[in-house]
Amino acid sequence: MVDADFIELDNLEKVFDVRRKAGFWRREKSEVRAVDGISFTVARGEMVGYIGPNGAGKSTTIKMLTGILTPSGGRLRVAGLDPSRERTKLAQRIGVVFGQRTTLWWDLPLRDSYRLAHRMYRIPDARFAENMERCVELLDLAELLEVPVRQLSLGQRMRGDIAAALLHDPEVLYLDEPTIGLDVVSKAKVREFLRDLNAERGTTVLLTTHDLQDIEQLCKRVMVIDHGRLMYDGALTGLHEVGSGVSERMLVVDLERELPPIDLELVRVVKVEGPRQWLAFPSAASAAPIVAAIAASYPLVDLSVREPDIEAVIAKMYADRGVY
Ligand SMILES: Nc1ncnc2c1ncn2[C@@H]1O[C@H](COP(=O)(O)OP(=O)(O)OP(=O)(O)O)[C@@H](O)[C@H]1O
Repeated sequence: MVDADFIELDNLEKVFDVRRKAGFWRREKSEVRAVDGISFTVARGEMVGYIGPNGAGKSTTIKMLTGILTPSGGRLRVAGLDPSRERTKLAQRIGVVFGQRTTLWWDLPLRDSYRLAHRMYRIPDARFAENMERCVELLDLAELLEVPVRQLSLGQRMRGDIAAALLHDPEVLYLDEPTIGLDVVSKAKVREFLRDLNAERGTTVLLTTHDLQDIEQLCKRVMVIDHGRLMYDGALTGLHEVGSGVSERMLVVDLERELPPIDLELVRVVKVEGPRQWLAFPSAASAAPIVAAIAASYPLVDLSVREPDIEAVIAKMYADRGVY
C-alpha cells in the first residue's frame, strides 16, 4: 500500500438476498445490488465527500470499509488491511461517527464512555490524556463531561461522539451525516473541528452527508453514487460544470404575509413556505425586470438571487440519467 491508495476499492460489490411477499403464502427471492462495482482510491490525508440519494449504497459502502459487512465481490483495502478479515486490527486505525446513532453509553456521563474507549482500544495513558485534552478543548466539552449522554442536546452529543471516535488517533475517519439535525452554530463548530483535524493531523476523512454545505466547506473532491454505481468522482468545482446546463436561477422572495404562489411571466414557483416563495427563472433572463414586476404587484419585504447550487446540479445529474 502506498499513500496514494490508502483506501482502495476495486470493482466492489454487495448483493443482499431478500425475500419479498408475493401473495398470501408465497415469498419470492430477489437480489438487491446495493453496491454494484465501485472502484476508487483515496490518498492518505484526503477529505472526500461521498454523496447520493437515499438508498444509493453509501452506508453499505461504509459498512464494508469498516469490516461490518463482507463484500460479495471485488477487492477492498483500507490502510493495507482487508476490513472484513482483519476487522479487529483495522478498528485500531479507523474511527466511525454515525450522526443518527450514538456510540456513547446513553445512561453514563460522557467521561465514562471515554474511559471505556481508553480501555477498549488499549490507548496508552499519556496519549489518551493528550487526546482528551485536545478534544475537550476544541469540541468545547469541558462542561459536559459529567453529564449523562441522554441529557445532552443533539449538537453536544454529536461533538461527544466525534471525540469518542478520535481518542485512539485513527488514521481514517468515516463520518455518516455528522451534522444532521444540528443548528447553524453547532454545524459550524463541527465543520471547523474537522477541517483542523484534517489539516493538522492529516487524518483521512470520508464524509457522507445530505447537507451539501458540509461538502462545499470541507471537501475538494466529491464522489456521487447512485444505484450502487459511481456517477461522478472529481473536484467539487467540476460538479458545477456538469451543472452548467442548469438553466435556471432562483429568486427567494419574502412577502409581508402568506400569499398564493406569485403568478408572473418567466417565473415558476418552486416552493412556498409561509410568506417565503422560491421562484425559478431562466438563467439567461435578467433578474431586474422580474424583481420590479414582483415589487409592483406584491408586498415585497426582502429578496435574494441564488445561482444554481450543487443541490440543483445533482438533482439535474439524476434527472438527466432518468433516476427521478
Ligand atoms: N441488510 C440489508 N438487506 C437487504 N437490503 C439492504 C440491506 N442494507 C441495505 N439494503 C438495501 O441496499 C440499498 C442501499 O442501501 P444503503 O443503506 O447503503 O443506502 P444509503 O445510500 O446509505 O441510503 P440513505 O441515504 O438512505 O442512508 C437499498 O436499496 C437498501 O434497501
